[in-house]
Amino acid sequence: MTRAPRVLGLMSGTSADGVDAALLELPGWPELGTGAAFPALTGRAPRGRVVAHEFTPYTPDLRAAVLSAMRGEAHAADLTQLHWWLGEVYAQAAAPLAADADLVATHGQTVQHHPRPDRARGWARPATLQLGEAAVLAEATGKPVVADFRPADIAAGGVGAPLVPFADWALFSEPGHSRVVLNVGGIANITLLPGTDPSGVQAFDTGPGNCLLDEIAARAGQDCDLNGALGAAGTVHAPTLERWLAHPELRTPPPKATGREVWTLDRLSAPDLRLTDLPLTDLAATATAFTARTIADALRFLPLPPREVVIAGGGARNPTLVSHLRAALGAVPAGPVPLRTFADLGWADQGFTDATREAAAFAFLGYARAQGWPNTLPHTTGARRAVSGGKLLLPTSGGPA
Ligand SMILES: Nc1ncnc2c1ncn2[C@@H]1O[C@H](COP(=O)(O)OP(=O)(O)OP(=O)(O)O)[C@@H](O)[C@H]1O
Ligand SMILES: CC(=O)N[C@H]1[C@@H]2OC[C@@H](O2)[C@@H](O)[C@@H]1O[C@H](C)C(=O)O
Repeated sequence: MTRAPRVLGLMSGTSADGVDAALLELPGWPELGTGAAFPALTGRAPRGRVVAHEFTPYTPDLRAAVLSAMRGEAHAADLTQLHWWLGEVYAQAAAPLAADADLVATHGQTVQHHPRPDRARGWARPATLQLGEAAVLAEATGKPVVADFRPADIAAGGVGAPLVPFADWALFSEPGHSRVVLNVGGIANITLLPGTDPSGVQAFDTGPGNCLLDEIAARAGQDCDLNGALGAAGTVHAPTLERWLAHPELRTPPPKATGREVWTLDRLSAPDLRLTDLPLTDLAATATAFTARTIADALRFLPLPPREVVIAGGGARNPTLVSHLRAALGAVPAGPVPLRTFADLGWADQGFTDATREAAAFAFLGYARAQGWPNTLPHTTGARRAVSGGKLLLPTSGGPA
């Protein structure tokens, strides 16, 4: 009997907190390199299992360098250093799990993402940059590596994000089940899976995830609002909440992708209200309520209300945010929508948790790339066509020594 394909996925998201490594096993999926076509999706979700997971946190100096690059402060030499530094960190993160993998897929670290030209800033063309030199990972693991997934979709006219929905569809869709899978990372994004028909999948970024809360927590000397303590201790400042909810980006229909540079206290400030005048806990409570509302309000862009929302991402570990979200989903005009976890659905038993879902998704996207299959849903990104995103590095074999 042949062994099921095994792919190691590495994800380092916009929170810039570290690297999740997830080893995804794909029983029933075609072996790599056989030239098989994409199979019909049958059976129950999830169609795969995560057999191992490791989280490698960024050191404070690496996190500071990434955040500085995101703010656009890094020069070419700094970016070059950071690119290779991240390559080393990915190689370290992959080391404990790579031996068991047929392939390694790495998202890289997004430091800039401008999927549409912005002439006011002098940017005449779309551009995106994910750092982390894949050759370092290929050399360290000796495995084929897929990296840099977003440019192919952007080159085909798409916004290059979110990409995880293709994997959500392949791994988690079920006939007759209409569900939304929600990711609350630095940014929040949703995938509507109305069943197994890919043309019905809708997906887009809803706005901030944890990024505003992280910024507020940093003022208290913390990396994040750990377990929602700051938000739970404060009172929502209603005028600020209403003002933030009027942000034009929230009214823009999908396809849309956003970035943490949009959701900063600085950009949300108004001349007549200095946010620094609010107690930090009230600011955290307001940002928590705002984040929850932007997610619940985004459901109005979907063609049908989902039967449930399944939460993943680091925000699932913030109970204050989760309770605001439950309340906001309970007040959706089309009818209350229950919030569930991967554990509620039994998917955690197969290794899918709020920490592994994105790394496992990139493992699947890398697997699809290596098979030569399209791995995007162009109607969700606005691209002209489906592409097979990701750059494939093959191990050296044969030829002159
Ligand atoms: N116990 C916790 N309490 C509060 N917040 C938490 C907790 N654990 C994680 N978080 C938040 O989750 C964030 C990390 O989430 P995650 O790893 O899903 O984000 P990401 O993948 O970097 O982002 P994105 O999906 O936007 O690319 C942390 O930066 C923090 O803000
Ligand atoms: C450009 C970029 O890195 N975007 C991320 C970010 O983090 C969440 C949201 O914004 C999403 O659009 C995307 O990541 C996920 C993994 C995706 O592509 O599905």
